[in-house]
Amino acid sequence: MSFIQVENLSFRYDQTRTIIEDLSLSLEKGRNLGIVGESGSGKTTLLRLLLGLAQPSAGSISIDGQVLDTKNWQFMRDFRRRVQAVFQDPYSSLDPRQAIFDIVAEPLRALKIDVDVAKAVAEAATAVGLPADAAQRYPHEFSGGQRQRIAIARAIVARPDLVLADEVVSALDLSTRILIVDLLKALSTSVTFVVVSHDIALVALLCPDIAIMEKGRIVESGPTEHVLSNPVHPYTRRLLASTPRLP
Ligand SMILES: Nc1ncnc2c1ncn2[C@@H]1O[C@H](COP(=O)(O)OP(=O)(O)OP(=O)(O)O)[C@@H](O)[C@H]1O
Repeated sequence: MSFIQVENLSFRYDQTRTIIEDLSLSLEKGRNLGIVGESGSGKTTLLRLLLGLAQPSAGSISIDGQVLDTKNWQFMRDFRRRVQAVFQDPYSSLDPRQAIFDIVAEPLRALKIDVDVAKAVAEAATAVGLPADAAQRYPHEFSGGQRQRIAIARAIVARPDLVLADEVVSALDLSTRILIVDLLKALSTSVTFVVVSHDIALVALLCPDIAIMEKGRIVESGPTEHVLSNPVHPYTRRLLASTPRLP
């Protein structure tokens, strides 16, 4: 039994166009998965489905063999603790009126997790390398890279099994990107990431497995090293050809 099992998943916003089409994948704990594809291929929609924020038109998503059921309140409470997310824009994803402590503590409070909140927030802040005095400050006092660290601290504070990371470095400059990639790599020892990106190089650094998406389907998947050194699908070849430099 896989940790996450996606079976024959389809999704459409309206009747005219299918955004995710008969998509299946599996994910094991401890093996980051990179999902790569051009703009509009359905990556963010797939993450929304994996988070339970959208309902599949067909197919299912299971976690440890239990089907994701957004109507089951008890199941969803546990699911939300286990599966967290970080999004692209470190500016809009943090509430400017909240101090960093409250931002990072939010999942613990929302999910009523019975822990020492101050201790958990301090541990998460340390794990992502935030300065010791960060907790009482506000988002506008931080750079883009530091804000992304805050968003990552919020995602890991409830000690999830899985963090879905949607284009988390694309809004950052190159040197900050490298620092955040290093951070995600370091955190990968205790949490599994699904990394959605246009950037094959980023995925190659972080993810032992890769899935290539085109038009709502996975057209190629497997161990990253293998897929990138022997791309079979023409779309994967095109993506690789349009990537200027690989590590
Ligand atoms: N709320 C919505 N209503 C209707 N169509 C939508 C909606 N959100 C996204 N789409 C469409 O679904 C398709 C897939 O979008 P999605 O954001 O999942 O792609 P993506 O691969 O993440 O793209 P990007 O890399 O640009 O973020 C796109 O054609 C988009 O226009």
